[in-house]
Amino acid sequence: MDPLMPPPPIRKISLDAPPTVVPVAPIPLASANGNGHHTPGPPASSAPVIERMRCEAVTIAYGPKVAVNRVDLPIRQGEVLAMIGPSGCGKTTLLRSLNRLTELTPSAARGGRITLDGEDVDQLEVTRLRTRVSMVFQQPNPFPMSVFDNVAYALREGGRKRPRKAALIEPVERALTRAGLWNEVKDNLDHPALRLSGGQQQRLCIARALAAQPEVLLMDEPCSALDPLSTTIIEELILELREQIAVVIVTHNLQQAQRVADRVAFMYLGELVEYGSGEQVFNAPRAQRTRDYVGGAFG
Ligand SMILES: Nc1ncnc2c1ncn2[C@@H]1O[C@H](COP(=O)(O)OP(=O)(O)OP(=O)(O)O)[C@@H](O)[C@H]1O
Repeated sequence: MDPLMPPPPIRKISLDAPPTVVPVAPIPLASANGNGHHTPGPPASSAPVIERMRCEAVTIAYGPKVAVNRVDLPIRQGEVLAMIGPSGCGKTTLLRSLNRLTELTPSAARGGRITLDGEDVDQLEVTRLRTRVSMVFQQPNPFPMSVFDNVAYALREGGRKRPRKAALIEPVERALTRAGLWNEVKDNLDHPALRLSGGQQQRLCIARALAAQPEVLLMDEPCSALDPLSTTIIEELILELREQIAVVIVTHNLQQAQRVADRVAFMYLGELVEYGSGEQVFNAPRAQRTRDYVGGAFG
């Protein structure tokens, strides 16, 4: 038995009856999302699809409360995976477990197995894991230091030797360029990061995450605090990034999921109810609960 698991049988705790999965006829997107507007899916990626991570029967509980219940899920490079579902269904908890951030919550216990390139993440050194599987949070969280040092921080911390500033200039520029921020900050690299706008701060946090060259980028509602223009810039960035790394995004915004996600995982009460291509989940959901959720029957 996994020593991390809480003693009572997981399935007996607090979850409602499992959702019924019924085949349904394809329904048009306009009625599926309930707003009458067709939102096209993301443009096709030309990158090969490679599985980087896998969740196998992942269960996470906070004390007796089961937040994630036996979830199996692949996470692939070349695709953007969006996790959707109503508030409290376990999206953030599952996302945070991928680089073991749930371990920072004392009451949290996890069972099941999560792998990164076939290796059990529990066997990896945790700092290295969090470099390889990097997280961007809902609220931009730049460090109280200059724009340059925010990005250089990841490079300094990642290596065994502290590189000289001259050696950092090129990788800092590359990361800021990838995050779509270079042109806006190149003349003010020594300015405090906290003086940037919210959208710029979020892109700086993405640049900081990218500087360490992660293999997987986790994004927890990365645009929820941002204006529409900043949101568009970050969505375009997500689509570019999927060519090189696996991207997982948690979002409440179904239109955003439709715009960026190649794959969608719909969660409800800790269960993974449905996983499929964005087109399938939004246009032809198999489960009644998915159909109700993407149709706007509950939120
Ligand atoms: N630190 C914690 N301690 C106890 N329970 C928690 C903790 N964090 C989350 N939970 C509970 O776990 C369940 C899943 O929460 P989680 O934040 O993962 O859901 P979510 O789908 O991301 O929700 P939201 O969309 O509102 O962010 C909820 O019932 C929540 O109350």
